[in-house]
Amino acid sequence: MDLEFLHTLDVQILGAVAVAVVAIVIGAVFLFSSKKPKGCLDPENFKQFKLVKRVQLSHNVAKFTFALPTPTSVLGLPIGQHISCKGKDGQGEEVIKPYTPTTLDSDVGQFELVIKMYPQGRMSHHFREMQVSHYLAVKGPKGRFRYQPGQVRAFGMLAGGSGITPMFQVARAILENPNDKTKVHLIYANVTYEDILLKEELDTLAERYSSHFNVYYVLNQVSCLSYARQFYCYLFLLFICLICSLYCLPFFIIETLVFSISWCREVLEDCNLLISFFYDLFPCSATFPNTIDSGESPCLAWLYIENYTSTATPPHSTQP
Ligand SMILES: Cc1cc2nc3c(=O)[nH]c(=O)nc-3n(C[C@H](O)[C@H](O)[C@H](O)COP(=O)(O)OP(=O)(O)OC[C@H]3O[C@@H](n4cnc5c(N)ncnc54)[C@H](O)[C@@H]3O)c2cc1C
Repeated sequence: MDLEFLHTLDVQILGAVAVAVVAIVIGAVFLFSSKKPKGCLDPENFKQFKLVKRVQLSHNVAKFTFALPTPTSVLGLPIGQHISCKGKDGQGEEVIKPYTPTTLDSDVGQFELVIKMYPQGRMSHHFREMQVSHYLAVKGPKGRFRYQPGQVRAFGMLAGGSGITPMFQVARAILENPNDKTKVHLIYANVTYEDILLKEELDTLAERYSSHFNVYYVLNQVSCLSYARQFYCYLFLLFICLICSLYCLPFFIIETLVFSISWCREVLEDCNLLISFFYDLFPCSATFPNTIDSGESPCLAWLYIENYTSTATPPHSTQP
């Protein structure tokens, strides 16, 4: 009787242990799968990250890709914050400058920096010298601003030159989050067309998320090359119209004009130069409702506006 009792007790204990083990395993698996991966940054100490790719985007801008410790590691930078990078200037003196990665934590295993390098810039010297397999010392996260989804109804962003990187980071985080309905209107100013950073990436976002994102490029200098392209496109336009008139096809002139303009639009990269041409002829922002007057003389302050959505609200009437 006693033996039978002990046997029953054993079975009960074993059953309880088995249930406990299964519960622990399930709990651990749940905890592991729901836990956010730990970031690779240290706010107090500089950590070294290996440069694995360097792509020259223009004469003074390059994209640097750094590897994280493992292919599944994340940088762990909150949206809206930046990192401090340490390097050596031309005189060999230590220099520390802030930079904003253009990648998010959804880009695992690596992070990217888009850097504009100035001829006399101290940290620019360090980046100019950096080659694949070199290491960069990075500390962070830094900054007081931290974006929370749904924090505001709409963002009005104003950026110039390399100041686009923090805006790009926040805009990307908003747009790539399907639960975030925040609208983003970005005015991005540069000196020349060639200075525009991340243009392809911004254009892709504007096309993909046209109901939530508008980008307006503002330039104040047109290069000779742009003028030449503009000139030849208008010669072509004139030629088409002339042919139509010669063949007494007034009915088709408008159609041809429309076709030529749309053809020119492609050639002139999304109509930038076309708008600026008209703007030059009729220097009045009222002619083009989606243009913004930079406040300078129309002859000197060239205005380039790209508007990707026909229904877009002009940025000055956007309510933040
Ligand atoms: C939050 C934040 C994020 C940023 N993110 C990015 C980013 O992602 N990408 C990026 O490219 N930049 C970014 N920047 C800018 C970056 O931090 C540096 O300011 C930039 O790279 C220039 O640093 P530098 O040391 O090379 O130039 P500096 O040595 O500071 O010089 C800057 C310019 O001033 C000129 N200059 C310097 N001293 C003098 C002088 N005595 N007289 C006349 N001219 C002088 C230089 O010729 C150069 O053109 C960011 C800045 C901030 C605040």
